Amino acid sequence: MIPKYIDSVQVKEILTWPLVNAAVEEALKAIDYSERDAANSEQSYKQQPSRTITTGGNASKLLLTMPGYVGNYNALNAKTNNDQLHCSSTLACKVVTSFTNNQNLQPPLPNILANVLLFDINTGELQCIMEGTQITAWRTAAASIVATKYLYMKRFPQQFQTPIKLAIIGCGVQGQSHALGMCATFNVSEIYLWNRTQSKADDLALKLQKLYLQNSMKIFVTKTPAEAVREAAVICIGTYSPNALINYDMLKSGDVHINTVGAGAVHFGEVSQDIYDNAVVYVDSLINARTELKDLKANIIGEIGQVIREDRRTENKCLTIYQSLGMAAEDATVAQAVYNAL
Ligand SMILES: NC(=O)C1=CN([C@@H]2O[C@H](COP(=O)(O)OP(=O)(O)OC[C@H]3O[C@@H](n4cnc5c(N)ncnc54)[C@H](O)[C@@H]3O)[C@@H](O)[C@H]2O)C=CC1
Ligand SMILES: O=C([O-])C1=[NH+]CCC1
Repeated sequence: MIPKYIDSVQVKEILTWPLVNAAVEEALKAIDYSERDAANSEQSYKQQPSRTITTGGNASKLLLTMPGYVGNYNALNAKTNNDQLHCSSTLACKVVTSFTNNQNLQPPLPNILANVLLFDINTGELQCIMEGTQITAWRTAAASIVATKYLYMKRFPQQFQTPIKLAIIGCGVQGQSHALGMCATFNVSEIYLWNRTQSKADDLALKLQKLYLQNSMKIFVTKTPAEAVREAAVICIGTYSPNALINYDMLKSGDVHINTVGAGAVHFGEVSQDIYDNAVVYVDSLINARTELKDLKANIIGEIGQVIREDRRTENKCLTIYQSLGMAAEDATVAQAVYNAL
């Protein structure tokens, strides 16, 4: 079989926030293969060994391989355009590079470039190679959306309708997808944007203004990260900064939730130690956390998937962090959803 190549234009046409959020929630929710209960073979499960990270000459050039299988999960059928679910399984491997000088090229290239290989789960044949840069941007934001839903929104009687003040720290690829995904999914009343080079935050503000013209959402571009997070209940941070951009004194008191997705090789550099000291921390994958977060001094409670499965509620007046590393199962369920929709 000659595998199909699915390019970024085709991928982009399929991606919607409901589709990606649902696929990512299934990936997060699936239990680890090693904990699978033989008596309950219906439950969804995943296997995603620790990803490999190869340095391409120096630490600014990384190649990651991310294999993953998700079995017996509920997949949305994008073709029927309704909420019809069907049981699905998927086997994939994302191959992704992080070359941090790409943004300085003329013309610039994204720093993160990815392809997803999707396999036939019956024969092991390679079904397709799918451009995965968009998938990476969307699925990472979707994981933060799911984490915000379970760790923050569930604290309030209005749940997902609760109006939120949102801060975006870093308006690159991740900052943009987080802003767009959060605004498409939640009732965002105010959004505060900060970027090291202000023009990127201005561009994102314009994009949001056009999309939410009819909406009462207020959009602010701030001069400092401190101004951006001062009133924010939900903070999304995705940069390459090895030094903390926000600290505990900058945050409002009471209920605050932070999604931290970035910092490149230093996975947890962008948030200060005093925030971790005061926070309850959840991760996407404990397997990856054991290696990639081994130097993080934080109270890691567990995986977000456990919170979803057990419908656990986070305490009120509490500071939570979703520490995202990115995991193969998310890429697999999103790529499978795209493939099924074509
Ligand atoms: N957790 C996950 O699943 C994923 C994490 N990432 C990580 O997210 C981060 C952002 O990635 P992209 O948005 O694709 O990159 P990008 O290059 O598009 O955006 C990065 C932003 O960070 C800002 N920045 C860079 N260095 C900074 C510094 N020292 N101080 C302040 N701001 C700084 C830049 O101004 C830029 O706007 C990276 O650390 C990347 O490794 C990326 C993909 C998936
Ligand atoms: O999960 C992912 O795809 C990545 N995490 C960091 C760089 C790319």
